[in-house]
Amino acid sequence: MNFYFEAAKTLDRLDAKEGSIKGIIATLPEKDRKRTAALVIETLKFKPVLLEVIDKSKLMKEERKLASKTLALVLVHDLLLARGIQAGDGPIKQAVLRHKTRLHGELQKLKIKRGVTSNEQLAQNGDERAASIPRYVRVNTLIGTTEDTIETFVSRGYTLSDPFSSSKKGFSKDPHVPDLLLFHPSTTFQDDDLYTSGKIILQDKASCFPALVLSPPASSDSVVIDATAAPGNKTSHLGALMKNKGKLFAFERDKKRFSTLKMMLSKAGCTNSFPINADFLTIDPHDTRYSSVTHILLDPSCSGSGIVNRLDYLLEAENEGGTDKEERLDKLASFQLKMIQHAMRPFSSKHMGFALRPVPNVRKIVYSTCSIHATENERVVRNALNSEEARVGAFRLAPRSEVLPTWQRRGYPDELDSPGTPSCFSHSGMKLDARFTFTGDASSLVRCLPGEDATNGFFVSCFVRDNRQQSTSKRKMSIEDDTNDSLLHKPRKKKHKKNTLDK
Ligand SMILES: C[S@@+](CC[C@H](N)C(=O)[O-])C[C@H]1O[C@@H](n2cnc3c(N)ncnc32)[C@H](O)[C@@H]1O
Repeated sequence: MNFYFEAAKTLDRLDAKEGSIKGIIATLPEKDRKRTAALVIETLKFKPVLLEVIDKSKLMKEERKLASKTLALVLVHDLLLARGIQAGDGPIKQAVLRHKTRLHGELQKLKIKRGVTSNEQLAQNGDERAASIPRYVRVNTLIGTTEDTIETFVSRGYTLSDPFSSSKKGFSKDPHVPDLLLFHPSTTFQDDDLYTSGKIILQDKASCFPALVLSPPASSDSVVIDATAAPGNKTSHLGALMKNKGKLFAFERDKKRFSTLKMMLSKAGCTNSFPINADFLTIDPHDTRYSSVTHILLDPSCSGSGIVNRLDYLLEAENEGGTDKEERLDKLASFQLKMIQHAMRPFSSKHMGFALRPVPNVRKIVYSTCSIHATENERVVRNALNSEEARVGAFRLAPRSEVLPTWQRRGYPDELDSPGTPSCFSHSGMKLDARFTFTGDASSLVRCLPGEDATNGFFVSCFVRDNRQQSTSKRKMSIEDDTNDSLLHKPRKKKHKKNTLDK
């Protein structure tokens, strides 16, 4: 019976929105994890049906021993839809069995009402768009080469063919992402030794874009931050692009996800990475450890609305609607904006009592989400471009030619330009002067649409420092007392006569 208690507890945690299905299942004790996961997922697939059957049969009213409805759900699932309740006789099992005939009867009535003949037809099915997403495999070049990996697959009976060939044994090279292979969507690699040894990484194509766009140099003086790293797929991709040279700081604020991050980076052989269990927003831009950071990857928590090939659709029936959803998106957007603003602050060292007015060393920031909502994408980018941090740091959007130029689906211009979203505030709360309001070109932005692009929904933007403006601000730069700097969290009096952006 313990196994049923564990499954019921897991369903309660999902109800309480403590995490995603995959995330919560990963925290279950290893013993029985697979079995519990299967029962939880199957119960969720049939949850609306099982709830209706339980209500109609009056099981909960007549059996007071069944204090928890989620426990009833998993037991009734096994009674009606599996091989029966797999537990020794006891009062709880007996309570359910007393209603066996009525429960079966209610299930039959429901099938007739819905015009279906098999139990399977009652299941909630996943998003159909998932079926058009190939199984993407990124070769981990920190451990092996793409050529060797292709040879291994060929020796196992796979054949290199056209992308999207319908053959289950066909595979191909991705035309946009180097070292990425595409297989038939039904292919699984969970137990494959290439996967368990870290030689291949199962990563959706779109999720490979951010590291590719950031492309930090593979040199010993490269210093890079992945601000929101767990589980670590993009971090190990960065490590691979850097050829394990230089330093790669990987921040993760969640303790459990941090453990996963460390495990994934070690499995991937990412030896230039330094995982840090901390909130990126608490990192002091003056901390000398980060003074020479030049590239930052920001892939913060988002609504995940672009992900169509995971199990969380099973929870959607209970998700919030209209206003709640908008409120949640607004909250996420304001957090995402804060993260970009923090990344734009100068990561440079200060010297005894005096500081050069800090100009960020950071040259490139990639911001990405797996959301399809403009609230978390173009509008966040627009607000970031209009922030005090972007103005002082002279950040602008990198042109299309530097951001996957051959990818056709770009950002939504109306959303990048549209007025009416919150006005621009600096991190210190000062409303910005309207003269600073400007936007970028939506063709600088990358979008991916599930069902259209053979990927999950995704968004990528890339901020770079404007060299022309950077040299202007360097000319103006003077030695100042460091208490006189707005970017050290103290609002300063506006004393500039003319802003460089006015030109
Ligand atoms: C979308 S996931 C990142 C996925 C990761 N980039 C990958 O590709 O494997 C966002 C992660 O950022 C973490 N996170 C959110 N806010 C953070 C913050 N302020 N500082 C550090 N980590 C944060 C979350 O706990 C979560 O693990």
